Amino acid sequence: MKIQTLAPKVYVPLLAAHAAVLVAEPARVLSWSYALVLLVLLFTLFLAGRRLRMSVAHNRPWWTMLLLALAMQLAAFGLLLTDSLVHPQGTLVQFDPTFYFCSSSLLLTLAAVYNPVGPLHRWASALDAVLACAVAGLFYALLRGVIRHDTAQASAASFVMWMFDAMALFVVACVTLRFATTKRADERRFFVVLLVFAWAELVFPAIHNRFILSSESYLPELCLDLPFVVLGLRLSQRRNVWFRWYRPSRRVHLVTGGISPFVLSMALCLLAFVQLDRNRAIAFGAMAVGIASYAMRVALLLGHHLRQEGELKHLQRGLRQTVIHDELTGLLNRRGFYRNFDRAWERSTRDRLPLTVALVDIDMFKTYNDTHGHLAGDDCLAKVGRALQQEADAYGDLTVARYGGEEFAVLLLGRDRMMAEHILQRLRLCVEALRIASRRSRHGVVTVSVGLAARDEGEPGEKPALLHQADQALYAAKHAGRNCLRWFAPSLHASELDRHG
Ligand SMILES: Nc1nc2c(ncn2[C@@H]2O[C@H](COP(=O)(O)OP(=O)(O)OP(=O)(O)O)[C@@H](O)[C@H]2O)c(=O)[nH]1
Repeated sequence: MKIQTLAPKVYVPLLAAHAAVLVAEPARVLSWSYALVLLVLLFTLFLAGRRLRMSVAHNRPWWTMLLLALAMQLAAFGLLLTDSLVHPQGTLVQFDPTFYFCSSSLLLTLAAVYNPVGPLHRWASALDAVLACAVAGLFYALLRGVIRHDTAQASAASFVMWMFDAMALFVVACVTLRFATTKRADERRFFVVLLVFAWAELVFPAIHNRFILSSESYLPELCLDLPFVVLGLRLSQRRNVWFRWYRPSRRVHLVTGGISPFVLSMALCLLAFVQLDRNRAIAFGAMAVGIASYAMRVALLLGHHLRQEGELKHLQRGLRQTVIHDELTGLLNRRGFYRNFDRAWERSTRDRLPLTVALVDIDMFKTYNDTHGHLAGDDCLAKVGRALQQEADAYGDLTVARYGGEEFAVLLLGRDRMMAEHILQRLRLCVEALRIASRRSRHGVVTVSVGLAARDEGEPGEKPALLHQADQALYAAKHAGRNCLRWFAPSLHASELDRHG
């Protein structure tokens, strides 16, 4: 039989039997009642064990914690059953289940704060686990103190019940916050289960506690079964059908992630405050732990965010470099050239400085590629680029860029025509001096031709026109036999400007 159909078939008769016992009120009705709760709990434990067996390795710690929490509740109800058998009039002093209920809450809280993914989460989990242990310890100390000394008083019974409700509320807050931040699908499957169980553990026992004090009937005892029934029904479903619509947004993730340490520390401080009258040392100790761990948690998060910001800035710098640089030569690419050209143009206008643009083109590069191969061509481009940059460095802040293909561009700001021509002649010669063998070149080595165009001080002009003029001058240099330098002049004859080759 499939487990989905088996679960209701087990729970319904058990609930019916429990209801019948509570209505009929036979002798030792509480013992019967606890025995039936134990049966319901045992079956739920079986279903949880099955889920643990089926879960993937990295989810096992969570399922194990849930299983252990159920085992603690089994022990607690076992004690209640024993107590009801030994003391039919009902006193909880001898067989006190408080320790097991507190341990169960602690395990559920630990499951909510446990996060092994990444060092930040591991450290945060460890801090939260310390807080969770302190909270559970304080709950236990408070409950134990009251149960041991004042059980006879009605106010004490009411205090105990409020404390149990507060404990369940604390677990619900932790589990709900964790569920709200959980993004990974397999984690969500577990936290839906935990969320449903935590809420059922808050609501049904709270109803039970309110009614059991005021009502004559035993029927509210039925509420003790319901959290386990709800959990069992959820565990028996194979697919995650509850809360499938919910996906945490980044904002929810950040907000809830920030609130959860606050909730833990706040709970600890509140409990310490309640404990103040009973034991000052414990109370102040707990407050100190609460505040210190909150501060540590904040410092941890801040450190993480600062580290991330640093990494992001580093990446941004790298990205900017990649966007404006040419990979092969390491020079600025055309985008980088235009950026510098815009800046240089603005400065030239503002400070009335001359601006010269030179286009440097490798001669007969197609032939070089065809003769020596494309890889050798790449190598040649890289060598020429490096040589141009090194030579240009000797003259200060010149811009040297790979303008495209086998063409380079040089920007000279604040240099007159004579100086510009001198520098470009040096650049042309430095390429020739590389002596990169080119079998089919007229000179036997790789050479470059240079076209120059200048904007004189205070001349209006336009940026594209200046580039176009440098291009025309380059054509003229090619036409003049290559490995030479030409200035743009309006008198350049149209036939001279036809592209070579
Ligand atoms: N190896 C290599 N070749 C490139 C690269 N970019 C462009 N080229 C080659 O450069 C050559 C340019 O050829 P052309 O425009 O005809 O000019 P050219 O052969 O240098 O002739 P002139 O400019 O007239 O001296 C083409 O064969 C392109 O394939 C590159 O990144 N690597």
